[in-house]
Amino acid sequence: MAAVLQLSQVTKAYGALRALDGIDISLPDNAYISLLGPSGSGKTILLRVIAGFEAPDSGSILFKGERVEAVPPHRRNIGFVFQNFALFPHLSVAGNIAFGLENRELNPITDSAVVRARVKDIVALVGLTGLEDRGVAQISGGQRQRVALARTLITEPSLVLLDEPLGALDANLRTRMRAELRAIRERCGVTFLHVTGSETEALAMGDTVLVLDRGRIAQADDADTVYNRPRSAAVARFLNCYNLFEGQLSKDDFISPVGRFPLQGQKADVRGQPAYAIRYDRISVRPLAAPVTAEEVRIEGTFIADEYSGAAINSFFSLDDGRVIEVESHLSQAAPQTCVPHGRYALVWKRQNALVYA
Ligand SMILES: Nc1ncnc2c1ncn2[C@@H]1O[C@H](COP(=O)(O)OP(=O)(O)OP(=O)(O)O)[C@@H](O)[C@H]1O
Repeated sequence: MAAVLQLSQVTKAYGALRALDGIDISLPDNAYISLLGPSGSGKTILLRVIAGFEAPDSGSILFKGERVEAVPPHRRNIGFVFQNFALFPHLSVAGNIAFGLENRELNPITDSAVVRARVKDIVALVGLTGLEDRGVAQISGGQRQRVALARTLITEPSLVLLDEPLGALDANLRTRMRAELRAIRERCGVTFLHVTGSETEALAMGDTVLVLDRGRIAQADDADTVYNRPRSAAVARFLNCYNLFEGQLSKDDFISPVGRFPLQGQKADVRGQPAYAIRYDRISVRPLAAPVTAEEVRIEGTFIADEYSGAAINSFFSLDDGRVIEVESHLSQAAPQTCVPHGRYALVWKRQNALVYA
């Protein structure tokens, strides 16, 4: 697949802080890419460097095969959708959308009939037909989000950068707009690079998920691989669905502060602090006396609380060293064990489901 954007060894420092520390990425044409990272990992700086609002200290940026480090933002043909939408409050929906086309640096369009026709098409594409003449204060948050997107898409960019585009919306609308954004992108065939601090959003939306950790790309894979095979303990931690234990590796076991976890072929070269990860939904809760098989790992915990989230229940248990571990039971699979407060339970998982890092 052709790459629309390629970054090689891009760095950006502020004093001693290496905000971008040797970024290598290649974004395919016609794809939805999520960029996930914790606060301060460099997501916004990376978008700003790609858009041209900040210059990198070193490294190269190729956009459609051409070096663009010296090209100013308005000549890059890269769209940018800001979290707060940055709409013009005195203009209508159509006026905001037309603005991008009439005022773009490359080939501005001044023929009002052409502008009207293009606005009509793009309004239909983002699902705003009928609202063209409304003021942007008279539409909902989700509709404002679409206006911001339409204003960018009408300029026919080859890449659209979206900085936390759903961050200003309430939780229900955010979930609905995920599907909308994906559908709009598919209709226009442009690559979207969507920055988010939410792992669920990144995994739900991206064909590819880039994970940023302290200015470096920690993983670049499809969502399924990131979710099932995070490449490092740091990535597993950001995903917010793995329990992590630090400890030591012996030949056949991971020695954690709460006991030995027998391994099943997992090997890791010991270079750093070893870590053991088990996904929340890979753990089952059983009565203390329930039997375990040779393939299973068992620890004990004291039940603290449950949290219902529609399709699943997340249960929290404290272990003997004081840490809390989380268990997720999907309600579609089986009725979960009902736990009594302060009760002791066995927490069991299959050896093969654990991931080991070092
Ligand atoms: N102009 C600046 N001067 C100095 N340091 C900066 C500047 N801009 C950003 N930084 C630092 O660079 C690092 C990366 O910032 P960035 O805004 O890209 O993080 P982020 O991943 O977008 O975080 P968040 O999710 O909180 O928005 C942070 O430590 C930030 O404090």
